[in-house]
Amino acid sequence: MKVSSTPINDVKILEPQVFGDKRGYFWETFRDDWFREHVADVSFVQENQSLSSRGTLRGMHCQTQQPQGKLVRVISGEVFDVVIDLRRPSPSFGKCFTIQLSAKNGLQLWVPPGFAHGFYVTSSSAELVYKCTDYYAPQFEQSVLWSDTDLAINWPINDKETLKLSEKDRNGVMFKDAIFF
Ligand SMILES: Cc1cn([C@H]2C[C@H](O)[C@@H](COP(=O)(O)OP(=O)(O)O[C@H]3O[C@@H](C)C(=O)[C@@H](O)[C@H]3O)O2)c(=O)[nH]c1=O
Repeated sequence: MKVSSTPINDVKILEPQVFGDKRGYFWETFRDDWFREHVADVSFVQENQSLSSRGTLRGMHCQTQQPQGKLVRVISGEVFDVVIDLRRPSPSFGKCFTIQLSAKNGLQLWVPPGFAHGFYVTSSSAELVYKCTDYYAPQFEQSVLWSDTDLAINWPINDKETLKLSEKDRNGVMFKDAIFF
């Protein structure tokens, strides 16, 4: 596995080492010792999987208490993945980072606690798997409005009519009114 930095402090991209042969491929998707040494010294306590159809946007989510660090990867299809730094003392506070994650490129994104995270599906469907450093706590959920112009996220959306959003995400909080870390 190879790790690279991003313009946002502590957000990291992990690139797998793939062993291909006539049977197919093999790669290690996670190693606790390597992750602690090269990425972040954290423990993961929950893993999630979601399937989303084309045009789905989920985000921008965080938990204001029990904040979750997330290690995100795509196991089928492709998404435009976005994180926002909500850590007030951070030099990159309020800044976004975007990346294409796909089953094909095998990239994983490390999103530390204190970030809002979301994605938009750019293939016919996409399945995400992500590990979290804290448990789901719906009472602390916050959805920052994906389309808030303060965030200036350049979503690759062609047709707003076909956008699939949850009620919670349609009514997300504006960035200026959000709870920060
Ligand atoms: C996130 C989550 C949801 N659920 C349930 C609640 C609800 O009935 C159903 C769907 O929940 P949501 O609509 O919140 O799912 P979703 O919009 O996919 O939420 C996820 O979005 C991405 C962008 C993230 O970063 C995640 O942390 C998480 O917030 O699943 C759990 O049981 N455990 C969980 O950890």
